[in-house]
Amino acid sequence: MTSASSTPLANIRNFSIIAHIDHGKSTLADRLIQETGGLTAREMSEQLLDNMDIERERGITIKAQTVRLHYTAQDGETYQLNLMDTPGHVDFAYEVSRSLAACEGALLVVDAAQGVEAQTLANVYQSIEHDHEIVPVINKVDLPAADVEKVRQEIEDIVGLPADDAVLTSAKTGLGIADVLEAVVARIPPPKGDADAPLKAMLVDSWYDPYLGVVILVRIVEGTLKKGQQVKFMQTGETHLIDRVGCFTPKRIEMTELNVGEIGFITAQIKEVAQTRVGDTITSAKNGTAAPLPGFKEVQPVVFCGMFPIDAADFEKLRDSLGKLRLNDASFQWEAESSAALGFGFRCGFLGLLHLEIIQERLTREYDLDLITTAPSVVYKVHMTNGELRELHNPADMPDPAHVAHMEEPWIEAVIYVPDDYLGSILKLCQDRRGIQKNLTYVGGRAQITYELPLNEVVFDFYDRLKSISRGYASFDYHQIGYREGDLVKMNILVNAEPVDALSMVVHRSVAESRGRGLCERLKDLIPRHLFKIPIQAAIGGKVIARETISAMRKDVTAKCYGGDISRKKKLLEKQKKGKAKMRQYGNVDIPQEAFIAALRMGEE
Ligand SMILES: Nc1nc2c(ncn2[C@@H]2O[C@H](COP(=O)(O)OP(=O)(O)OP(=O)(O)O)[C@@H](O)[C@H]2O)c(=O)[nH]1
Repeated sequence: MTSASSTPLANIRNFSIIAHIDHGKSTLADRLIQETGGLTAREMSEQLLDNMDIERERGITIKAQTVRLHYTAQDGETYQLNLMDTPGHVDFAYEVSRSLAACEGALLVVDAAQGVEAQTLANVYQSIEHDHEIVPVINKVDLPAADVEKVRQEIEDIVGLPADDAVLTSAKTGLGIADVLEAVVARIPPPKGDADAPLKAMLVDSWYDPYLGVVILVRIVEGTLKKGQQVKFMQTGETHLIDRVGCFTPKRIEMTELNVGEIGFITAQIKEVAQTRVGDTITSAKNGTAAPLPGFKEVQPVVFCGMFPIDAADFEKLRDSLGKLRLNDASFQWEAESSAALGFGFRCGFLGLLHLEIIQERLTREYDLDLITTAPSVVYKVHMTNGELRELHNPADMPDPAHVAHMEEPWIEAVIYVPDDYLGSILKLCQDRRGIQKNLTYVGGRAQITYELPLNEVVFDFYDRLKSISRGYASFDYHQIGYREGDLVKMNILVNAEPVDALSMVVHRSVAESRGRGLCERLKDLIPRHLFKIPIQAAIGGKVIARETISAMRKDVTAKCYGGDISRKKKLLEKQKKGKAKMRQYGNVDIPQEAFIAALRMGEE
């Protein structure tokens, strides 16, 4: 099937789907694939676009997947539709922006019973920024609670898009699916581009495939990309020989070339995803273009933490697992690290907290590793009194304060959309996190707030707090705005007078005491009682700023089984032993694995 490559520009449509979680994005995408004959009903039994367990469980899509559909419209013409799935979380904002840059339009799917939800707005605005033509789709009209007119009004008032000609669908029953396809063809503009210009293709995404090596998703902006062609990646400067060209329908179809305006994949015997940069421009090795596409950004990890195996024997396994994960995720970095108390492990860098949690969960779940993850930290700039400038990725490496002239921390600008009812609590949350309010406006019944915030106040649990305060209605988007000087200090946590390096952190002096107190209180609940009294202290240098005490207790799990049968007793002891394995000893105190991360969740302040 190579005919696809002959589609004229006017018959190509590139689009994505914007939807709030659960409004039916995946179901609709599946229907579009089914309707256009990409797959049989049986092959459809699994939802296709979200293909990782963790993604599905969390309801988020991390890696963009694109499918090509062939649709013969009512005008008798056959169209090539490229449907692009986009990741839906702030940690992956740059990837989203590149996916959007590869499209000319979007379907905005709104649940007919739920109406417009705040989180959708940020995505719609991004799409509008890319000059997209947006087609509103009101889905789930089969539900008894569906109120199409109300939702239509919301789309006009809140989103600000005309909704008279919104397409009404039930992705569940199949109602209106043909109308969606007609609307895509009629309302979303075809791509533009010069077929005769030198090749200019945008690297939209890449992933590792065990059979094909690294697979790269590209959008051809100008020219043609052919199998067998020698190409150059302009950011890395590397040249590669293209050995496969094709698209997904969602089955993998190989072709001989990708033409201007098209989205498809290429392979070029590339071994590691790290050799590819999202947003890079691919051109021909000879007589290529001189000007790369605008908008390229080097993705840098912003959150760092240590990961240590609970069982020291797992170190090599952890190294292997990290290596495997990195094959497919170049935005995540790691290097070996050792800690006095935790032994050998790795210092890892992530795009954000969600990214960290995903990697941590995959290591635990897919690679069966028990890990201790240390407090996440941002990168600080430390100006030494001797004029030297150091980058601090790990609070444990904090130099002696006597030699520090001053420190700088990264700041972000955050835009939050929130319904009026929750505005007060969200403002308080931002104030508590040292935020500086920049702007507050109203769009429909919702407030749009712009805040400048120190990143280190956001990395722990800001997003979780925001969601729980607003019952999921607040949405949050951010970008970094550079470094600013701050009065920062290293806070140590001592358990039974032993410093627990995994819990030491850099904090602003003004919040150190309340953070220290909160942490000690939570640790008190998280660390089981021992046979002796355990003091828990937070200290800056030699000065203790908070203290809690765990009282002594004798715990004998077999006490209940007196006279009982011996095998049951053995079983309990066995169980207790296993529980121990998940503890970490500090001096003579056992700290359970969960305590490390749980203690850092700040909770109510
Ligand atoms: N009644 C009804 N249910 C629908 C319709 N479309 C989707 N659903 C159901 O709504 C739920 C969410 O649909 P999904 O397609 O998974 O939603 P999504 O937006 O992809 O959600 P995420 O993948 O979590 O972002 C599923 O249980 C679907 O079966 C519809 O038209 N009518």
